[in-house]
Amino acid sequence: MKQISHLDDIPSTPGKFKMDKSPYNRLRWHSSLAKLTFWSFVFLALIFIFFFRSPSSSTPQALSDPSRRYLQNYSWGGAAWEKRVRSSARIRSRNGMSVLVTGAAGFVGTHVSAALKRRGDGVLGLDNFNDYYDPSLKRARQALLERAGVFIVEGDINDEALLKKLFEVVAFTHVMHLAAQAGVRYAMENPSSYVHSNIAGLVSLLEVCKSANPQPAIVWASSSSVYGLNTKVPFSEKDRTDQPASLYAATKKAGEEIAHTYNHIYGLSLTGLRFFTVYGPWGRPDMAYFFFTRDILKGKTISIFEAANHGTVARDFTYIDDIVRGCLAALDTAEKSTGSGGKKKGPAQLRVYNLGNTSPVPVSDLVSILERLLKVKAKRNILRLPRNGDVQYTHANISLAQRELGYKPTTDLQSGLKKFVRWYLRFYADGKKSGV
Ligand SMILES: O=C(O)[C@H]1O[C@H](OP(=O)(O)OP(=O)(O)OC[C@H]2O[C@@H](n3ccc(=O)[nH]c3=O)[C@H](O)[C@@H]2O)[C@H](O)[C@@H](O)[C@@H]1O
Repeated sequence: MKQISHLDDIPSTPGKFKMDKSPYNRLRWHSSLAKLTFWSFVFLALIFIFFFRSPSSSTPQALSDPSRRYLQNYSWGGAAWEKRVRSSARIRSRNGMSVLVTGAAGFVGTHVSAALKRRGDGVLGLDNFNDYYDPSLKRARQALLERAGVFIVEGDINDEALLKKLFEVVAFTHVMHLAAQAGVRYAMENPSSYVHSNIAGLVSLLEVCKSANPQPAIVWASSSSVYGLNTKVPFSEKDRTDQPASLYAATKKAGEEIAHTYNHIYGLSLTGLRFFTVYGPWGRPDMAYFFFTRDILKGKTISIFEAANHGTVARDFTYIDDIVRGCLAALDTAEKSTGSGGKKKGPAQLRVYNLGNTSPVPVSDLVSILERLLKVKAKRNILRLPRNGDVQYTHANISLAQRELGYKPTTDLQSGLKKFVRWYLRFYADGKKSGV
């Protein structure tokens, strides 16, 4: 049956419309016109509401969504800002590169940015300074980079307009993509933040990179956690990575697949680095070695995980300087992307490497080393490894990185923690900073 509606009176061909003269029909026509006007207003109002509540605005609703809480309106742009961007990214050595480092106020990001700048590469940082852990530590890292001549733009990798602007101002040769939602256990508390940064953010970055002309080569942080529940050790790049134990691991694995797609379709040169529990000065307070140090000094009990039947939980702890050398080697050996303006011109490089230390240490031994360095006995509470994303054991096979990147870790856990503890005691010495 045909539905009667006020729209039935509107001709499809306006010129052919004949006005019906009867007063009854005129009334119907007027009321239809009024309804049409009314619904047009409703429609326009909906469009208005939609645009003013879009993710790029910092409305209370957008900010109350945990996955969106960092999509604030960062202020960027303007002549002075562009000048700072250009100057920070300027290459100062022969054959140097200009690198956009995302997550530059993060642990690895700060170290990599400083190392690149030291050797004369142009470096521009990008960071959203979120509050996953104490933002004042990120600000302190920012101040450190500022002194080295590295400017960190405040913004989110999901902000494509900002990313496009950065590529308009600087023709980056490389992107070192380290911005991510890290941490294995936090994924159960705030799952959407992992999707926001590690998946949506990665796609947003790759979208801009694929359209850039020239396209940059991209090196990015994957994770040892992609090996998930594998029991065959050491972990090799050839091993399966289809049984992640945490959402964090799943988003990093998804990132590797997304990298494959962008390499395949657009000719982007992509290198994923699977980091193994990176530690050191300026580290992340959410990691065990860091908060164990803080809690041991405060006399607080620490929880040390063990597997079933008193099984050892161990990590292939890798010192930050070794990781930085691996990152720089990955950038140095990255071939150019082959596409331009969003079109692939030929096959491009696609790589994945383990960057580990190749000598796993039980977590209880890590605590013993900290006790010796801090000269304080830890209050240990042995707990069964919770099922919240942690795996029992990690151990990297690094022969591929050794062969192709010349990667060779040189710092054992004892020497690395010594440097960390020295930094920690100095950094938190004034008692004002909490180390949280
Ligand atoms: O290798 C990696 O890719 C990952 O390394 C770390 O993850 P994880 O190795 O779990 O590092 P921590 O959270 O510092 O834990 C280290 C060890 O301490 C154990 N642990 C942790 C917390 C705790 O209270 N007690 C405890 O015994 C964990 O089970 C683990 O064996 C990082 O946090 C991840 O962001 C990174 O991606």
